[in-house]
Amino acid sequence: MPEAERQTGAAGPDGGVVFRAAGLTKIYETGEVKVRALDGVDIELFASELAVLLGPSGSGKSTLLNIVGGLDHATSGKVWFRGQELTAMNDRALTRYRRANVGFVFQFYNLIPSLTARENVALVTDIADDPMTPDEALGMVGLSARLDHFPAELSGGEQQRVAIARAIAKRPGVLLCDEPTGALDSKTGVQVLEALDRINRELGTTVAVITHNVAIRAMAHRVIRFQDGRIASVEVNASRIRPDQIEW
Ligand SMILES: Nc1ncnc2c1ncn2[C@@H]1O[C@H](COP(=O)(O)OP(=O)(O)OP(=O)(O)O)[C@@H](O)[C@H]1O
Repeated sequence: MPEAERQTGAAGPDGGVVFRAAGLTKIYETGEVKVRALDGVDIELFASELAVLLGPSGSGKSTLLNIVGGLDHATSGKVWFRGQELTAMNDRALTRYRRANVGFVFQFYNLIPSLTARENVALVTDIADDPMTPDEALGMVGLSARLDHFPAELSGGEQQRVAIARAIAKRPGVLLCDEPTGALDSKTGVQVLEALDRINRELGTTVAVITHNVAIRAMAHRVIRFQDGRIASVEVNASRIRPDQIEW
């Protein structure tokens, strides 16, 4: 990003660097076949920004999110989280990093069917250092009236919002979302986007959202496009639209 944009905070309300990747490369080897999933990626993510990651299937978006989230190791190159080098950490240290700092949201909600919304969130709040209460976290995502519902009694969008409440209840610095609206229609998807937007604005959480839905780019501070394991472009949105103005 040009220095001038960083100084004006155009990337987000804060502008401090949360993640920095330099020459990040990931090669998957399956038998004889080598896939260069990331090919020398240099990118920064900033404090309090909402970044949307776009790009064709197989372009490396999930691989990047998994490495910055401490779920996977890079083949070469480096990644720092607030100055701590993640690529130098062993699995134990990465697990500690992840527990303390990262919330994940995936396309499928992975809720425990036999537990209510509140109990699903409590699984995390019971083991975190300074968590919100489950009721607070579910309130943030607009589910105060659904605390005692089981997943089967909730719509897809509501289940995804329970998953988001579970991810943010430990107050992570970053929330990494891989296709969070991929299984949802426009109306319920917008409610999920509203929850992510509110978390970004009110808690200052850095939010990265992978999507195939280009309409979502308009709510981001920045749009990062992937192509063939590289960053093809980074665009700063001069103005952003609210999630309820997005349709697909
Ligand atoms: N565990 C793995 N083993 C082998 N190859 C993998 C593995 N994970 C990803 N890949 C390959 O790495 C490349 C990048 O995959 P990645 O999932 O990061 O892409 P993506 O942009 O997130 O795609 P999509 O939008 O379809 O989720 C693809 O060619 C994929 O097949």
